[in-house]
Amino acid sequence: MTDPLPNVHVRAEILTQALPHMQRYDQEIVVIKYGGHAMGDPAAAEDFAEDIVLLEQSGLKPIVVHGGGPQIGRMLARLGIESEFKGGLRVTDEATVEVVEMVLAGSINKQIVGWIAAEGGRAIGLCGKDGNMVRAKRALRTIRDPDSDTEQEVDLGLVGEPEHVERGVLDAVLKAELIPVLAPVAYGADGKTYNVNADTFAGAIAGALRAKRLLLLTDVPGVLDKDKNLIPELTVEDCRRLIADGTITAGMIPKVETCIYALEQGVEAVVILNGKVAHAALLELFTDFGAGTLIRRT
Ligand SMILES: Nc1ncnc2c1ncn2[C@@H]1O[C@H](COP(=O)(O)OP(=O)(O)O)[C@@H](O)[C@H]1O
Ligand SMILES: CC(=O)N[C@@H](CCC(=O)OP(=O)(O)O)C(=O)O
Repeated sequence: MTDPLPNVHVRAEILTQALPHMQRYDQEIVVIKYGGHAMGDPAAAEDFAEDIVLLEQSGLKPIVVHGGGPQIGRMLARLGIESEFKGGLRVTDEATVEVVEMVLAGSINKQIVGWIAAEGGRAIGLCGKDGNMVRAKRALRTIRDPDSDTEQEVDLGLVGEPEHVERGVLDAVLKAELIPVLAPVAYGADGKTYNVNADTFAGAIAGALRAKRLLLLTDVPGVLDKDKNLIPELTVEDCRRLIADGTITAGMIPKVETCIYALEQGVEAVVILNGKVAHAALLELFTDFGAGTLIRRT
């Protein structure tokens, strides 16, 4: 596996690089999705929070959407609740969604708000239910069965697909100069709580707000080919081919599908990159060291 980012760990050095580019994003919305795997590294988490505060102070409007798949998995295991994934999505029953909400909208959401506070920022933690921000419907998925080689419909239970984003609550938060930190839990018109994949949630937010950039921070350098080498750029068509031929699997599927959706909604550029690299978001937005996989329409 190759990671082309140079070993830049000195914050002053990054800031010197960044300063001339800061005007580029003045008042622009940038949605940054912070994955549960990337979050597992405490030093990188501190750098992440520092980046978010710096981005906000430089005049940009960051919106954080976080995941927490591994953390949910650990809590389910402690409670003796079994869990399985289909096509990168967690099959979610009533008992599971209770734990999902507790871990995502409870502990992880408040942890990130706390990290931002420790770096001198002011964040507000919300989930998709707050202010009726994200309404979801039951996600329908078909998955190819390798035995019969046919598409089969799968029941994922309380897995949600965003069907409406109410941007008013986010506009109010941004106007108050607070940094929104969002947990991917949504409400349904049926009164149920839905577990939304965090990438999908981030894409829905970025699309509804016509964000300038969507960054998906994960634990790999970007989309990798079959030999585990980084693919620096992909078109929507390339992505569909790599899913079909099995190069892109598991959690990378909802990630790439999110990128395609966000681009279709008018987001200018979408990047999948390694959130474990120190100051990954800052490097990507403000310097020429940006790495990862850039996905573009054509
Ligand atoms: N082609 C691919 N390139 C990179 N990662 C891939 C690919 N196919 C599958 N993956 C898997 O997707 C994972 C990232 O998705 P996920 O585990 O859901 O991360 P996150 O918690 O950041 O959302 C990688 O760690 C890797 O195991
Ligand atoms: C439906 C579905 O799969 N929801 C995810 C939500 C968390 C998530 O997406 O976290 P990461 O970004 O860390 O993977 C889950 O239950 O794990």
